[in-house]
Amino acid sequence: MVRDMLMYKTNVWPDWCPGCGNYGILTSVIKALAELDADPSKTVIVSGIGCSGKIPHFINVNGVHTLHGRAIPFATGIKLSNPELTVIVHGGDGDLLGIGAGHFVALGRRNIDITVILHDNKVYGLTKGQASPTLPYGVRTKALNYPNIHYNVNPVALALTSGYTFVARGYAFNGEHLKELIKKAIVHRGSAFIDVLQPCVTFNNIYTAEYYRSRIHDLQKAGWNPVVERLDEAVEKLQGAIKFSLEEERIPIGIFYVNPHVPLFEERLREVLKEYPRVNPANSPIERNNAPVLSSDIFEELFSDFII
Ligand SMILES: Cc1ncc(C[n+]2csc(CCOP(=O)(O)OP(=O)(O)O)c2C)c(N)n1
Ligand code: SF4
Ligand SMILES: [Mg+2]
Repeated sequence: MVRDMLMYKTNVWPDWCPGCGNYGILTSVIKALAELDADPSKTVIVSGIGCSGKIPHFINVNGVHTLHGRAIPFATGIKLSNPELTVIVHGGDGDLLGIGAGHFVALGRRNIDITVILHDNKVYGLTKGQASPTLPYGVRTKALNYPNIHYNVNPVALALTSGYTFVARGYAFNGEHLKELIKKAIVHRGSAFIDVLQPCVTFNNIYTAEYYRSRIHDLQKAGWNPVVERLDEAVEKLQGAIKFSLEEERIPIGIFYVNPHVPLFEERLREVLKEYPRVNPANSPIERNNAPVLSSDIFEELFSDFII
């Protein structure tokens, strides 16, 4: 409990709408970090733009609130330049699967040790409720003039087929379950993805807490073992996970797929760049005026007025 409290920023108060699913996600992330005993100085939360993008402001670890759709490239740079850091990306469905979809796929293909948490509210919350890429065809939420004419992206199926080696789905108001998923995703070595079903009480009058309450069911309680224990069962496990991801009437939550056998991008990079990551780029001197200097010293010189 005390560790949970230390993870909350004390000078900023979350300003999402009362009842928003983002509060559930925030609480679960904070509890997961506290229970993992995460070192705040070695943990970074990277977000894009959206209601979801505000989350780094409310957690007492390093945070970067970046550009719409660009949280994953920022996170990739952070992780590769300092592999010691635990890096977590938060983004909305527009952020990660609309403008940022290419980066989302690229992270799965690379299998970099980063956790991605999708705030899946099926609308563009921050910009007043337009249809997001996860809103199904034909659904008319309250801000739309007519039913959605686009077909939707299935985030779990996309993550599975992009190569993410840990893929799960949680529900914002099932806090204990979501916290456990987040802990497992962070501990997993490789690109991890959690699709979090997140009610937006202001703009999404269809995918509400009531809607989810009667439909979600737990894959692990139903007996699904998502872990690829032996390499030769990877395809079979992936096929099973994809099949579950296509279920719509009853919505599966839990872990769909875990494959610990795929080498990390960092390991494959080391095969061609022999010094990496023995030489941690963020802590290695670079040259300035023919003399070695640390990038952190340059950063301090440039931004000392802004560092608090
Ligand atoms: C490059 C760019 N394009 C568009 C916008 C406008 N914009 C801000 S947030 C947003 C969508 C937010 O929806 P989502 O990513 O689902 O996040 P949510 O607010 O639902 O958490 C858009 C289109 C922007 N800020 N930057
Ligand atoms: S608009 Fe929706 S997603 Fe944004 S804070 Fe309000 S309830 Fe949450
Ligand atoms: Mg959204």
